Amino acid sequence: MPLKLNATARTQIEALLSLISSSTHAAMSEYEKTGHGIPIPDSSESHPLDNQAGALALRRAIWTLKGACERLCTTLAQPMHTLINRAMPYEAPCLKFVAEEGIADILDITAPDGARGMHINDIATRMKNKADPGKLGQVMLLLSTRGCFQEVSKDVYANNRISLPLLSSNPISSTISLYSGEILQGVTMLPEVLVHPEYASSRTVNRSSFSYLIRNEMENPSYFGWIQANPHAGRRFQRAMLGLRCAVGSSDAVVQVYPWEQLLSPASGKSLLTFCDVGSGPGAVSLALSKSYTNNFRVILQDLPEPLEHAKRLWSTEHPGADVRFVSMDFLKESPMHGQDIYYLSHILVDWPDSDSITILKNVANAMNSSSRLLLHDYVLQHALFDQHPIGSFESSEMALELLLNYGSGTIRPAYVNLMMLALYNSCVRTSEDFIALGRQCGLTLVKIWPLSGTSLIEFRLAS
Ligand SMILES: C[S@@+](CC[C@H](N)C(=O)[O-])C[C@H]1O[C@@H](n2cnc3c(N)ncnc32)[C@H](O)[C@@H]1O
Repeated sequence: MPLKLNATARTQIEALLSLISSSTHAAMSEYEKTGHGIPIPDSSESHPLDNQAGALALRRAIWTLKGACERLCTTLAQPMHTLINRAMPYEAPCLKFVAEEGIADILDITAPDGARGMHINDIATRMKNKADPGKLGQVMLLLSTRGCFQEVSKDVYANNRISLPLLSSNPISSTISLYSGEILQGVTMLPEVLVHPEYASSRTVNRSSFSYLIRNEMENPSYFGWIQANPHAGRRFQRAMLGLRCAVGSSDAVVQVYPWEQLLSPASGKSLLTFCDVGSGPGAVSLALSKSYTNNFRVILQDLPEPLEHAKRLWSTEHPGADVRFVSMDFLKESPMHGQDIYYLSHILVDWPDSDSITILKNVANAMNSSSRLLLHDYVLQHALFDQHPIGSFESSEMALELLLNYGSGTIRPAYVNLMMLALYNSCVRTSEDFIALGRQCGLTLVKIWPLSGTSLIEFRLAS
């Protein structure tokens, strides 16, 4: 290679190393700020920051760290090894197995002699559904090699900080089980469905990869139809959403970032905001807002009847005095309650192809008045480019030289979700330009994109 190009390569590698160093120090300092120090690799306890949904500064540092580490490794490793490892995503089925069989719960039981860890024979004996200890050991070996569970001595495993969210008491265990279960099965069908004569060019929900998977189980198959017909899967989906909102820190981020105080200031003349959560599920973000502004938020949760039953139970234990109503609706067929100050749609449009999204948005727009605000809470897709700055939520201009625009693997989740949405609903994660175009077709005009951490709030008003 000519000397000049080699020098450029070296400069880029040095730049990545320096990003790794600075982001590592930034992350360590976030841990130290808590007064509980930096977690050690095989800690058996959670760090207080582990369950803090906000932790925005830590998450930003980790995006950079992961993006830079991955870019450095793929640059210096032999490509064939990078690809072979990527073709073996076997961790997900192992996670599904341990989440559903309650292995973290079994390991949480303290041994009578106080010893740390449990032999795979003992774990197998305590399982509700009996498994072969040797096979269980193969699963545990892969997971512990990737840092989830610790192999404390040969075939003896203990929980560690990474495995603790798998405890059944944590709703994230439902998210893990959902993602590594039927969703993964749907994604696995993609290679077949993407070239299937009846499915390849369709963008309707009942011609998705998941619909193909269940095509012999129901007429007009769709993922939402399937979870309605399978109450166990439906309940797990709602709990998984709770876990997900907690993991992505949506609630804290929405409470902290959007200017609620300003909307409720004396200058605004308003002391009460009416807030309609459309397709609310459990309404995790509404719950956080209602708790933060108990006397200033009048909430309406709107969803299909079954999820609202789940939401009622959650709200009655979490916030018994809340000013909240539960009103069932089908957002494909009807408008939500009219004349509310805020319409909030969290992770709704991402589930639907454009034609259905337009129906949903038009139904919401019909309910809005001239002062209503529509907040779409979704991922905003960034392309893996170096040189284009999309409108709104680009937070990394200083890194554009060293990392891809979307932080590469640092923020891989929107790209994963993009695939997941394709597999489940034939839909996609949208770019800011896509949102603007969608709004325009429904008489809505973009006001602002509020970047949260990982997701964004996309604010619209009725076009004048
Ligand atoms: C991905 S979940 C998002 C839930 C919640 N907004 C959140 O962010 O956690 C999608 C929600 O849309 C609801 N949904 C699906 N089809 C619907 C329909 N036709 N009318 C109303 N709600 C629907 C589901 O029941 C589910 O609660």
